[in-house]
Amino acid sequence: MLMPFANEPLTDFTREDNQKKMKEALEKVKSRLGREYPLIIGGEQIYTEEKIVSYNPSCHSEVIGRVSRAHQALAQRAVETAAEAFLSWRQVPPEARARYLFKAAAIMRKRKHELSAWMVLEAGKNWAEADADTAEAIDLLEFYGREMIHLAQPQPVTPYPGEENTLEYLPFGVGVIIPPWNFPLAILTGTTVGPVVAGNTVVLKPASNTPVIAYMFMEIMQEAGLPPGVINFLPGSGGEIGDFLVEHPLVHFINFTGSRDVGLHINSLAARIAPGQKWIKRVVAEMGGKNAIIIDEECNLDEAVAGVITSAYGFSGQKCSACSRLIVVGDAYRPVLDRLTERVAQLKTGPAEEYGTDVGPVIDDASYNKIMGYIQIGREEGRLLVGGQGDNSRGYFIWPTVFADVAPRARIAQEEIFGPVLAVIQAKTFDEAIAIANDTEYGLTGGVYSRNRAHLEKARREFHAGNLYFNRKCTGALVGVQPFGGFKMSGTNSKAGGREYLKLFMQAKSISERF
Ligand SMILES: NC(=O)c1ccc[n+]([C@@H]2O[C@H](COP(=O)([O-])OP(=O)(O)OC[C@H]3O[C@@H](n4cnc5c(N)ncnc54)[C@H](O)[C@@H]3O)[C@@H](O)[C@H]2O)c1
Ligand SMILES: N[C@@H](CCC=O)C(=O)O
Repeated sequence: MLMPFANEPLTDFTREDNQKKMKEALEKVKSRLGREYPLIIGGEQIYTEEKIVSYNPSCHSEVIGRVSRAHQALAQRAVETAAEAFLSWRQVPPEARARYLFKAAAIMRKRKHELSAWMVLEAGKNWAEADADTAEAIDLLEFYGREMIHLAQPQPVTPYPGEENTLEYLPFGVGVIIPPWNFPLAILTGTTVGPVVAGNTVVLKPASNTPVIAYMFMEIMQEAGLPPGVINFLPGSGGEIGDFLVEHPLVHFINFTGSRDVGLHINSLAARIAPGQKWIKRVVAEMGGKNAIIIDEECNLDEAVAGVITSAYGFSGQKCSACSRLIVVGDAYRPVLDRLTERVAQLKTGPAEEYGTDVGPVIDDASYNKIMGYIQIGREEGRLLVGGQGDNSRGYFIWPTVFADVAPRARIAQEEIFGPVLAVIQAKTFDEAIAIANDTEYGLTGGVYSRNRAHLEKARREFHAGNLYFNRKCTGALVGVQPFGGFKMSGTNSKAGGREYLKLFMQAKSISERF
């Protein structure tokens, strides 16, 4: 009998045996850097002339791998192959589909530190962040496998005299999966295997900064025995093959996670009906955030500041869930600024592979320049308390930065920076703090530190965010525990890791027979 779902435990790196295992995994991965990887269509490995070269953001001269880059003819072949594979994959019983996921989870568990080591080197995640990414990928395999088994059971309908009535969930067909680089294993795994276990076949276009860890995922799904053509691995440029895939008439749905601009572009392309297209495409698009934590006057300020720091600077602020606005109520403002200044200055910025690094690099040159540009804007819009420096001579390092006295409508308080930059805003009252928190186009995560019951209840009702957290950090949603997805321009609220997720990739059929 299948065990009930339980979240994968995180690794305790304060233990020396675990440190040793992680160091060994890093050495093993380092001995494999610079290799070439194919794209995979219908189980066939295809090497192309053109490559996507992936670099270590902690040391940008180090090549992680060279991955074959698809062009439009290969994209066409991938879609046709997925359409062909759908004819047999949809006939595979849901329980059997789920077993591929359980097997893949078991393989990931065995390769846990190695997978995390790839992300330390390719994405610049520190050990704990990489470990959490691997654990979440395992969780998503285990969770969606069980959810599919659950959805395959007879669904409740009201009994009607003289008739048998049933409702069953059927897959759509071919989907395109477009994940981001910032959770290069967890989000890639979840957005792919959710639709797949629901009976769809997919073309997976990984993010160009992290194609090697994406290839490791493909390797694991193949080792788990997934039939050829169910997942087709197609690295390539978003502009060149992304648009082509989204517009393709055989594609039934797009499962995208990434920035607001690309998400809205995909949404508008997918809304146009291509010649020969026989359905309305479904777009699931999870996008950016400009998340706020409110620190109320009545609360433990030390705990609050610690939670804000973890939320703002974990993975260098490169999480859609990251806290990028801190709103402090009334007299708490000065003591919060003092604590922030002292503690943020103590964070260790450096290469992700060094044990003890708090803040690793940002992902690439373009991100580095964009974030440094926002820091420049911040110098005009606020008062720099800590940080503000960057160094891209070896890797893309930006020191954790705090701006105080920022106006709620300032650019650094409205636009997603996606880096280690926090804007601190003062509010006179708790009501004003809630109004400021809601005053952005995003609505992904939010947080409140308060001991005031009436304030917490007000925030429950009025703080408009898909994932709201009280007296804890606003990052690190756990699969099954805090289904993840936002409001407004943060996306379609698909709730990854939640019980509704798989239904987004299925259509319900009601069958009625009168006897
Ligand atoms: N809401 C969430 O759950 C969530 C989770 C993680 C990241 N994000 C957001 O993702 C962003 C960071 O990720 P990113 O930099 O990879 O985002 P991005 O939008 O630049 O890229 C996301 C993916 O889209 C692809 N792409 C780019 N142009 C495309 C096109 N024209 N057609 C099809 N695909 C295209 C990219 O290659 C990549 O695979 C941030 O805004 C962050 O908030 C959101
Ligand atoms: N689900 C992750 C964020 C994913 C976006 O980057 C969290 O809850 O921190």
